[in-house]
Amino acid sequence: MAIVKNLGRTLSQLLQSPGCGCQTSIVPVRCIGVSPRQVTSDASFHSVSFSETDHPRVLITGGLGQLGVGLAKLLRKRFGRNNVILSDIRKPPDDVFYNGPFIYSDILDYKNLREIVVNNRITWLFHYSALLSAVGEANVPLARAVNITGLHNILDIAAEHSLRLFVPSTIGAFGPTSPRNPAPDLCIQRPRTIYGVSKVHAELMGEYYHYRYGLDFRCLRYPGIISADSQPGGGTTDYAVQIFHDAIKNGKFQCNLKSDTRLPMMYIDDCLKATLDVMEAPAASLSMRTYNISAMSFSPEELVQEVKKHIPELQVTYTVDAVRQAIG
Ligand SMILES: NC(=O)C1=CN([C@@H]2O[C@H](COP(=O)(O)OP(=O)(O)OC[C@H]3O[C@@H](n4cnc5c(N)ncnc54)[C@H](O)[C@@H]3O)[C@@H](O)[C@H]2O)C=CC1
Ligand SMILES: CC(=O)[C@H](N)C(=O)O
Repeated sequence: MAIVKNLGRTLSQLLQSPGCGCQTSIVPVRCIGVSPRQVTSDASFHSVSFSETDHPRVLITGGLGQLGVGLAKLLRKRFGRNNVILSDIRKPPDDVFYNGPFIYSDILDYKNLREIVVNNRITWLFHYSALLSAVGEANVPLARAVNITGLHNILDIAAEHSLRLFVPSTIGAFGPTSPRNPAPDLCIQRPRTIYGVSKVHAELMGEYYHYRYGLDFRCLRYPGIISADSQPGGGTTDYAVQIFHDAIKNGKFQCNLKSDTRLPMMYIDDCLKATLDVMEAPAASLSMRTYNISAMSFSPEELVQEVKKHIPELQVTYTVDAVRQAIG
């Protein structure tokens, strides 16, 4: 609860400064099979009838990962079940499929994305598709395609159709030369993973589209997210979720980071609330387009000690994974 209150306070402070007041003149439009071209933003075939008092029509990409299903649940409570469409390239489990609209969408397929946005009159897009830090290092070409080319598709679709666009960034967008404790919103960002590099790219491209085309781009840098009923997708901070499952199931846990690796973390409900808060904030109240959010930091050893208060017989071994450790 304290974390939720702190987040609310931090966000409202962040959102109180004046907006940029920039004007849109042109938007980038892609024609299928033709190079990108530019048209005026008031072209009638792109106009979207959406006022602030209507419920948004929401699309979530990469919605079957650790965070998407929880986000859909929160948004459906607020905007209605049928106004929130989950999408992914994976097959949804029954509980997801029968709980609201689900659609197949590969973010690398620009035409399919555009069809979904047009046919469903989408007004807000939460872009969650990504390859996370550890899986990204294991397959750099795929991470580059999904996290960078995929993002370009999303930005163009969002700009063409006047969508409000949320793209999460990450603590992984900082690097060894970034200042710490705390890292400011604006600072040196020289990450050394394809994941981090792609997220810095996303922050910069989103901000560029905002200033150049008036795209309503919003971004929060998430810490490692801890959830109980969804599994993480292959990141450096996954251990902080896995330990709970392994402790309960086996009473044993093998940690892939060094015991003293301190990383910022946040509980999923707080992360999703912050995401909705920043999307609902009036545009004029945003002084920037990318903000840090934070809750707590701890090391594997500190977490182990806390879990042991509930499961004293827990046995922990440390087998450090060099790739993850280098990221942490
Ligand atoms: N979970 C965390 O601790 C953090 C997450 N984030 C960001 O939040 C977002 C969501 O994260 P998670 O749910 O944890 O990720 P995840 O890895 O669990 O899920 C990502 C989803 O993207 C989908 N995907 C992959 N390629 C795709 C494609 N070509 N087209 C459409 N979908 C595709 C996957 O099938 C997967 O369901 C990501 O952008 C991530 O970078 C940021 C910081 C922390
Ligand atoms: C912090 C993140 O972005 C993610 N959980 C990862 O560890 O890659």
